Amino acid sequence: MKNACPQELALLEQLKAYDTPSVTNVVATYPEDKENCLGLYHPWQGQWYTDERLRCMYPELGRRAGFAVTCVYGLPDPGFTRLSFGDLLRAVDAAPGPAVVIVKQNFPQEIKRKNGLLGGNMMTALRSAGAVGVISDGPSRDVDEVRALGLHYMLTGVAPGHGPFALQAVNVPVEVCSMAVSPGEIVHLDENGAVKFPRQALGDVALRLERLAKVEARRQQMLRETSDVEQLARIMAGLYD
Ligand SMILES: O=C([O-])CC(=O)C(=O)O
Ligand SMILES: [Mg+2]
Repeated sequence: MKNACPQELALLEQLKAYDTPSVTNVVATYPEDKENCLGLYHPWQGQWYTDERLRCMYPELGRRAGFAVTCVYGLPDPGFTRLSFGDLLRAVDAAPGPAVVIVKQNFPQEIKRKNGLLGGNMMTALRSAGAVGVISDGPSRDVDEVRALGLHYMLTGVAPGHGPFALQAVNVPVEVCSMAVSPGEIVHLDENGAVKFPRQALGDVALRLERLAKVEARRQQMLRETSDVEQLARIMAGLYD
């Protein structure tokens, strides 16, 4: 994968000025609005953002955006011992820019629920390799320890222990909490959840975010300035956009 150019890095920085729901708006939420929405996915069927199972452990961290590095963890298999955590670290290091690590937990459900998979050691190593956030469709642990690291920890919950597990795959397409991600896609995340879109769309997303933010700021200013419900209804219907 090609390293991010300075312009792409600047766009990723720019994206931090906007919340994740706004990013979903310009990516695909309103396909009929051709001016502000790119319509990249079918809004309900597209598997392009995370669902209510994903919880943000550190809402105070704000927004992050980066390139997806994916992996799959499961129960140890004596017939497949080739991969180790070092391979995930190498993949994070080889990412085109800041990495959002997507961790699929491929465990039987009863084990998955009590699998405190990631922890302070792993998260410290991932941060040093270049990660700005981790998203997993299962629990993890050491939330107190990881808090100080300043990277997003988005999980379905916490569990204090785990049994043996093994890395099954690195940089393969995965689905976590309804979001299907391929390595190298852009992932934007904050306390509302995460959304993905293709790297080539970075500029288009940034442009529309700026435009939509102006429209919404103006609309909310008008909504604050009147208590006339008919006027409120007209503003909400977009008559003054
Ligand atoms: O046992 C593990 O590998 C997970 C953990 O607690 C850590 O990374 O600190
Ligand atoms: Mg630990």
